[in-house]
Amino acid sequence: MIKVENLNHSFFVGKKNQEKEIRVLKNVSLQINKGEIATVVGRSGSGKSTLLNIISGYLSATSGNIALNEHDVTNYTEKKWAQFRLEHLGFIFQSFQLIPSITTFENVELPLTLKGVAPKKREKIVQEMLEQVGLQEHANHYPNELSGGQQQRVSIARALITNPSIILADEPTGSLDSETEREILELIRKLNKEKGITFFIITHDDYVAAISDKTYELHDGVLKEGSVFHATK
Ligand SMILES: Nc1ncnc2c1ncn2[C@@H]1O[C@H](COP(=O)(O)OP(=O)(O)OP(=O)(O)O)[C@@H](O)[C@H]1O
Repeated sequence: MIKVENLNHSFFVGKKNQEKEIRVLKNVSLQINKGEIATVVGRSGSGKSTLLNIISGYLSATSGNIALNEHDVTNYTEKKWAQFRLEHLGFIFQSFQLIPSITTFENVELPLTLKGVAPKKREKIVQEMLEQVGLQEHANHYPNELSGGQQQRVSIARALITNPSIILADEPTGSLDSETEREILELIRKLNKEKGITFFIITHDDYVAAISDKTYELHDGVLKEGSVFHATK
């Protein structure tokens, strides 16, 4: 569950004492229930990444409240956020963000190592996850030996490996051709149905919006809920 209430955010740019305020988010409220897929569309510069950064605790909002899975995270310290992310959140990025010097298996394993899971247990969990995303044949490949779609599968597997209840995704299909994009969207939908994971997805892409339960549009920092696209779910 993601609940945002009356969120405002401004950046201040320019010389000291002559800063100019840029209001990027204006009184944004939204509620995404457990197991829903929600997308946010909007032009470049409309505030999408800022919103995602605030919801994931990488940026502190100027004002407003945020609750994730019934936890009021509004005033969390860095340390509490780091712990919360490991327990509740998974991330998927347009540019995959894989570590190039380690294999598929090791990339997916990493969050479990950070969480302190024992090696034997890690191996079992990673094997199962690679099967779920159809990458068992590629466990020992390095990222540069994989196609874009395969790399995004690795990043999805890595996002899911700690069993998060919320996945935050920034343009997850932005670097993929249209056929691969559909495969990745099918995978997202499958995981959403099977595991009841809540997805919050920023996108420019109509197909992504079409698999969602809820669509929002950000326009100059103002968020509106609406059926910008027809859901075909
Ligand atoms: N660190 C920053 N300092 C100052 N201004 C910023 C900062 N980050 C973003 N902005 C400004 O805030 C506005 C919203 O940026 P944001 O990155 O959230 O937009 P976006 O909708 O994600 O765009 P895109 O689709 O191009 O990624 C833009 O005008 C941007 O220039």
